[in-house]
Amino acid sequence: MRLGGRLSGAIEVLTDIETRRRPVADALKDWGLSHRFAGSGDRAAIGNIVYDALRMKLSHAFLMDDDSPTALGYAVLLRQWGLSPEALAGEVDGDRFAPPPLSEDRLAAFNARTLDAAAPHVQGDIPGWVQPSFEANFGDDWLTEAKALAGRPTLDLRANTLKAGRDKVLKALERNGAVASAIARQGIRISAGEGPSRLPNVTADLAFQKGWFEVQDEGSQIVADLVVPQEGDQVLDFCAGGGGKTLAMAAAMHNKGQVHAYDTDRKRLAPIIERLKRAGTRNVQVHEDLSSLSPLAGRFDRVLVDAPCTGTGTWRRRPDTKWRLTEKNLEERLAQQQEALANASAFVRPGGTLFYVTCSILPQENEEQVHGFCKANPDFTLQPATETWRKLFGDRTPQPRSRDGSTVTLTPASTDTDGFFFCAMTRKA
Ligand SMILES: C[S@@+](CC[C@H](N)C(=O)[O-])C[C@H]1O[C@@H](n2cnc3c(N)ncnc32)[C@H](O)[C@@H]1O
Repeated sequence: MRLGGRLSGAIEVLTDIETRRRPVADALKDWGLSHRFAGSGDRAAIGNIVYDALRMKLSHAFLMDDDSPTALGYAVLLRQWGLSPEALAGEVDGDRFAPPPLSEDRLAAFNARTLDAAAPHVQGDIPGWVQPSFEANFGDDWLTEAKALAGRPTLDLRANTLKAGRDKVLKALERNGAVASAIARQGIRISAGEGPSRLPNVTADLAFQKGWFEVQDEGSQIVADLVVPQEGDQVLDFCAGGGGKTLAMAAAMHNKGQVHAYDTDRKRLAPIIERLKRAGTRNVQVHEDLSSLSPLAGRFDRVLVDAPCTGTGTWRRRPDTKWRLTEKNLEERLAQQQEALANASAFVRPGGTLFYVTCSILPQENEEQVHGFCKANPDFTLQPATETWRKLFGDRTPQPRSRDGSTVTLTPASTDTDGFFFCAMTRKA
């Protein structure tokens, strides 16, 4: 397919997402099934146009004076893929699979408009109602942070030291341009690529099948590192989900001690079994029911609450969720976070530590939650997270954001990772 055909495909998918409110992955999959002639390169290019369009939906629509899927698709090629209007006209000219060329009106708007005239949240490509939270969290830097969340994410991996050291994995993935991550101790990074370029399917690699590495954003690896689990510890991963952080902590403990993985949602927890096997993990117990954990109340050295959240820190990867998020969703998450924190805290032994993590950057879900929790539970005290960071990663790595040193917030703009919040609260001995 030429670029015009790929653009048409992307416009069809964007229309499907908008009219039927479908998740991006489902809409792309369906398009692929009904266009079997499209090769993997075509699908990747179409996926890239769709995701790029959703990342910068508001600013694209403003500059084109049009929020239709066609305008968004063209804006991607002009603003994110670096094609000039002339080059783009040349690409679609004579291609019978291309969409209609950009109209005179759209082109005139694009040439005449600049983002300085747009509302600030449009410049930052975030929902307007979220802007006050960004301002509260990041002050004058909020727009820089918002814009960085509209970029393309890298592909991050974690070397599984139970099976292979980072150097060995780097060697195995050399042809993919894999390099060591800047912060996470076992992290490996493959660049996001530009335009139509395709990310390698690393899970098809033999090294993955052998359990040498996991796919995990560097931010997620870093917060698991910050728990600093020790060999012999009793650790509870209270919101274990598919086990991303369980696996990282179990490896950091060299298969010694115990990690107990629990989640209220059995479906989310299910893949953990296969992943644990592949990773060669022998120190993890999986719990589907809170009742099986009850006898261990007050016994854990470290309890991690990787809380359900709005996922605002992952907007680069899931840009459609940025536009679907509502204030009601936020309210629901806040209640779930309080419940998870309250339930999990009962498992921390005196002198042990409760860790609270989200992949959100909204202060309501982060600082406000832990300050509320510590106020209501005075036997828990916040520990200086920036100190732990420095001890673990040093001063020369990119530094996260922190208001007062007691908590840290990772962001694409500060640490070049997904957005994550982390803090540790120690229970009185
Ligand atoms: C951010 S996800 C966890 C991701 C996982 N830790 C990882 O690294 O792959 C949050 C999880 O919390 C679970 N959850 C929500 N409320 C909970 C509660 N009250 N107790 C335990 N788990 C809960 C959800 O089912 C969801 O899987």
